[in-house]
Amino acid sequence: MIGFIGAGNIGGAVITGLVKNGFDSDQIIVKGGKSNTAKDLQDQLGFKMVSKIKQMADTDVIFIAVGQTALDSVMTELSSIAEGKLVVAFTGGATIAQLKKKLIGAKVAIAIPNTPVKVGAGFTGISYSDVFEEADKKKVCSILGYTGQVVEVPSEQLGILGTVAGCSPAFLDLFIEALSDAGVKHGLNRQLAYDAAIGMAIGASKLAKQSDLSVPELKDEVTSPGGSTIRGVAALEEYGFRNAVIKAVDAAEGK
Ligand SMILES: NC(=O)C1=CN([C@@H]2O[C@H](COP(=O)(O)OP(=O)(O)OC[C@H]3O[C@@H](n4cnc5c(N)ncnc54)[C@H](O)[C@@H]3O)[C@@H](O)[C@H]2O)C=CC1
Ligand SMILES: O=C(O)[C@@H]1CCC=N1
Repeated sequence: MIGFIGAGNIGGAVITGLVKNGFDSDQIIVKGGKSNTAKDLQDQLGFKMVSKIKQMADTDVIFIAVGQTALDSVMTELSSIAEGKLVVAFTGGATIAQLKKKLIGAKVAIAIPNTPVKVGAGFTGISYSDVFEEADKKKVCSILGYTGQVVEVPSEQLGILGTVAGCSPAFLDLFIEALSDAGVKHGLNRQLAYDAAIGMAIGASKLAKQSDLSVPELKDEVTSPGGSTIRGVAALEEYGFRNAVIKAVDAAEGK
């Protein structure tokens, strides 16, 4: 059995990705917060729910998907049943040292999934505490693997990886929205403008993933000499597109 404490945006996305991609919902126990979010998700996906963390004693892996402010009280409640379990926190800003100190006898890890986990196309960075053995890592990956890629990194790189993969769906959504606005400005209807922008983002990402060419080379393939694309690229440069993206990552990183 696996447990989730918190089923909000990211907890709910991971649970949805698991169940929609074949993980047995009977093997999932969820403890939600004060809102109806977890209950609403249960109506769709059919997992078991409990009202107290101590009712999750039967689980061997627990995912903590609450925000920073709820983390301390959740860890206090979890500490009584944590021994021998694998505990993976999604909480941004949590540290392995902080989890280890509270969850004595548990093997702790921190993971930063992104919202595409919901459709099995996620990218999750994960850092394990030193007591994690290969078999433990395999167990966690075999679960999160239902939701997409899982990549282990040293804990000092988890923050930036979480920003590049975890915050950026919002950045890409802004880009898609802006592209769609531009299409509408030039006469496309809204739905067609979104279909075109989203279809392009999926296709260009798939090509970047599968092609032997590098990302700049793929850009060069689109920019015909004297053509329209290079004029658009020059305008993006004029308005500081790359710098805006780098500054967005700096801001997310608190720098
Ligand atoms: N939203 C995202 O894309 C990602 C979020 N994160 C991190 O995950 C954490 C949660 O973020 P979101 O899901 O966006 O927030 P959220 O506010 O949507 O979800 C948090 C959930 O925790 C529940 N909760 C609060 N106290 C609880 C308790 N004592 N027991 C059980 N449930 C409780 C709340 O009712 C809420 O549904 C944050 O620390 C965030 O940094 C990490 C990766 C991606
Ligand atoms: O905005 C946040 O704090 C979280 C971390 C990664 C994505 N969302």
